Amino acid sequence: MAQTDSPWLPGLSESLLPTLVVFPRSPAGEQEDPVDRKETRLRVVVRVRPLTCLERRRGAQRVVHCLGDNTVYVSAPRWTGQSWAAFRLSAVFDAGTSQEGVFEGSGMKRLIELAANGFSCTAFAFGQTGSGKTYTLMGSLAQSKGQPATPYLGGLMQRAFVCLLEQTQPYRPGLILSASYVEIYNEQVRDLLSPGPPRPLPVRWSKTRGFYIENLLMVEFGSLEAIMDLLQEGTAQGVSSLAPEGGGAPRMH
Ligand SMILES: Nc1ncnc2c1ncn2[C@@H]1O[C@H](COP(=O)(O)OP(=O)(O)OP(=O)(O)O)[C@@H](O)[C@H]1O
Repeated sequence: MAQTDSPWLPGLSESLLPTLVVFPRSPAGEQEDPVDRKETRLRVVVRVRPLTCLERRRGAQRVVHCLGDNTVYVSAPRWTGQSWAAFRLSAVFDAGTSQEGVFEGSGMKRLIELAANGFSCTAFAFGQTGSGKTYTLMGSLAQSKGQPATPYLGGLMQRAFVCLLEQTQPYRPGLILSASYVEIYNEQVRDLLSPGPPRPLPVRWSKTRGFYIENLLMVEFGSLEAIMDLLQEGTAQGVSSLAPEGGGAPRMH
């Protein structure tokens, strides 16, 4: 929502990023999370990014405010007829929050802990083009292809890898870690780690596996360097990063 008005919130000139959704699910599919039964299975957090230089030059005004109470206040949304609207979330990060702050406060550590204990977990970023999904997930990686990422700018993915490797260290080499990297673009699923140009793969369903992507390459890794290389490699293969801006349409990573 950087340069155009939001189709949902006309006039909104500061970005909202509902970032993380956490779905811990037991391997058996039925059990509750044994670690903390009071914990909700779904966390939705918003990160508000700072106005860009271009937005400032254009005289854009802040319309999204964070007061530290896990609520975002949107001023003067014309569609409500009120002077502001409030939205309560699991966590809210204002424009000054660091990458580390988002990692610490979003529940990602807990998610990794659950994943290391065998739960199926998901984290995804959703938001309009330019709202900060890539920055939040990958930090400086996407902005400096071919160069090492600045550690303090590292996004949730890099931080999650570090955390996962630390947590699983005592169980290796017996425990094997593997990764896949796919892109869903124009309703096609593409494997970003398979050699050659990414080709569409079919999504199937079976009673035993549920939904899965057929012939998806899984690559084993044992170190931070190895998984970072895979991330870099896959990101370079992605076509969505080369696509023109989506005219303000919401996207997901
Ligand atoms: N929290 C932040 N602090 C500073 N700059 C940010 C922040 N979030 C995003 N930006 C900057 O805003 C711009 C847009 O961010 P980004 O590319 O991550 O958006 P996006 O949601 O991934 O967009 P798209 O859907 O088009 O890929 C980038 O220049 C990025 O560096």
